[in-house]
Amino acid sequence: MKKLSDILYKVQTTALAGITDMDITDVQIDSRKVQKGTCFIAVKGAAADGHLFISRAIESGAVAIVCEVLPAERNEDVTYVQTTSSAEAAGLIAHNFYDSPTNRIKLVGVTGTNGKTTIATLLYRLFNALGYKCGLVSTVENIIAGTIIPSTHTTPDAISLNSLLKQMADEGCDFVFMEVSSHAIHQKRIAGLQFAGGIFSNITHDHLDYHQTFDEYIRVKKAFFDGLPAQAFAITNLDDKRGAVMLQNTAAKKLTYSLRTVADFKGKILENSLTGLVMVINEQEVHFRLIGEFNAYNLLAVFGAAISLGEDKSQVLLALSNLTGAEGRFDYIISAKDKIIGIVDYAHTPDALVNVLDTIKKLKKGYENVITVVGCGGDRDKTKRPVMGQVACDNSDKVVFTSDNPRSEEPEAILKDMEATLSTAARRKYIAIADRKQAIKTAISMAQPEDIVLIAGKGHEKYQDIKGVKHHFDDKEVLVEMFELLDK
Ligand SMILES: CC(=O)N[C@H]1[C@@H](OP(=O)(O)OP(=O)(O)OC[C@H]2O[C@@H](n3ccc(=O)[nH]c3=O)[C@H](O)[C@@H]2O)O[C@H](CO)[C@@H](O)[C@@H]1O[C@H](C)C(=O)N[C@@H](C)C(=O)N[C@H](CCC(=O)O)C(=O)O
Ligand SMILES: Nc1ncnc2c1ncn2[C@@H]1O[C@H](COP(=O)(O)OP(=O)(O)OP(=O)(O)O)[C@@H](O)[C@H]1O
Ligand SMILES: N[C@H](CCC[C@H](N)C(=O)O)C(=O)O
Ligand SMILES: [Mg+2]
Repeated sequence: MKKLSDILYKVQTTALAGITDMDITDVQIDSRKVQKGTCFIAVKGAAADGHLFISRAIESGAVAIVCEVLPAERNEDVTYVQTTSSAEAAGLIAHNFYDSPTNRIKLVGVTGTNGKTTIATLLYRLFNALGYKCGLVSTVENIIAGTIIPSTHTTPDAISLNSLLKQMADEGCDFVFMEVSSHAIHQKRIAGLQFAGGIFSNITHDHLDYHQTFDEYIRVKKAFFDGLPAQAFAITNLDDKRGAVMLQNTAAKKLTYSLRTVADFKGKILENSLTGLVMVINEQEVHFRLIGEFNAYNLLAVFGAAISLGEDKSQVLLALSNLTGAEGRFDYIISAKDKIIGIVDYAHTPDALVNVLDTIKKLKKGYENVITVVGCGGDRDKTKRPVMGQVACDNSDKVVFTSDNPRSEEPEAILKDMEATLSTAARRKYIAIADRKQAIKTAISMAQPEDIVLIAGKGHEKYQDIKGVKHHFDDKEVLVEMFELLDK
């Protein structure tokens, strides 16, 4: 059992009222989860203020309250701790409460707009193949040494995250590979964690609804590297305009990867086709099963991290050459009769969409049409909608605009945003069908033999969120169903 004094280690305390040698049974940032003996941390959020739930938390049995503003009325049996940042305190307290899990594992964080899931998942699979016990924290799933735990966020909140990391450490995991979203950095979900390394993939347009400006988005991503300790490594993509800036102020060992310039981890693409990539990496030629230039970058990042963690170059490249990608990332099937290629991809940003369409362009034999099905999520960055609409049309022969996860918004209104500023040429190429299944069906019915149908935006997702209800929906499943009908 932990004492309050134990879990407050490293927390910046500005005032204290009450005793600190009491037993703490649990730590929570959500009053609804508080039980007898809990330490409740009141965090100011975007929608609500945790401080408003302090009395409710006490009614449910909280014995200690950590907050930024001390309540005017206090309960004599409760200890109040005032701190400068509750969000930061939540990370530190959770880490202390869950037996400092990151002191017992090697934790590698991956940040960037695109590629986090792919890089983290490849690292997890690579280190498994190299014989280690590993953990994964990702958008698609969390894994504790082979056991899958469904994921709700890309990076969970501080309490869930540390609880997960403790289970990984207790299971004897040597390494944990984790996606670090910009939301998580900004909300300090990763405060208190000891990282062995950090990886930067790239930064492009996304989440401006949350971060407001691109500069602020860059600043938040950079803060992750600024916080790395000197013993850690920090690997960046030199071909990204902001790659160098990310590492400008880090204390960690700086390392670079590139396809275009001199770097610690240097790659060159020799072949890029539907059967995979042939690359030269640090003078060694290797064949990979992953497809597309963007995966060449992901592979370089993974290679760099593995070498930085002390693994042998040849063994790493051999194991990497056998790996396939993460679910719903350039996931393709080919119809039996007409040889139509159907690709499911999680591209939900303008940049990811350009990348995936560019990859398809490079794989084309010449005459095939590219038909894209794409939508934009509701309650998310609206500024990306017209850009995604335009790039889909610019890089495809035909486009079907449809719904992604409309969430609380009207599907038709999102479609209008996507169409708003289309060029005349683009207007000739698209139709809009709000029903996603109908949209996919229509795209496939438009396809001639050997054409390529890209279904973008939802990747691995098994649901469609409409007005807060998650209905079962799986792009790959729909694609398989349509191809079966076609092949009959
Ligand atoms: C915008 C955002 O990131 N919101 C996250 C944030 O919620 P919030 O700030 O709105 O919290 P709030 O509702 O205002 O509540 C403030 C505090 O009061 C507490 N509370 C609230 C109600 C109550 O009755 N009692 C109580 O104690 C809450 O637990 C919270 O601690 O803090 C919550 C707890 O950590 C998160 O679950 C929530 O994620 C929401 C659900 C979400 O959708 N987040 C997305 C945007 C997100 O985080 N995405 C990134 C990936 C993005 C990407 O790279 O693609 C991710 O890492 O998943
Ligand atoms: N290195 C990369 N550069 C650009 N695009 C990429 C890269 N890797 C993957 N993509 C594209 O971006 C999509 C999302 O990839 P991935 O899921 O790996 O990224 P992510 O950073 O985890 O995304 P999220 O923020 O939603 O969790 C893929 O489906 C692919 O189209
Ligand atoms: N992590 C991202 C995923 C977006 C996926 C897309 N399918 C959507 O729903 O917009 C988010 O929550 O913004
Ligand atoms: Mg992800």
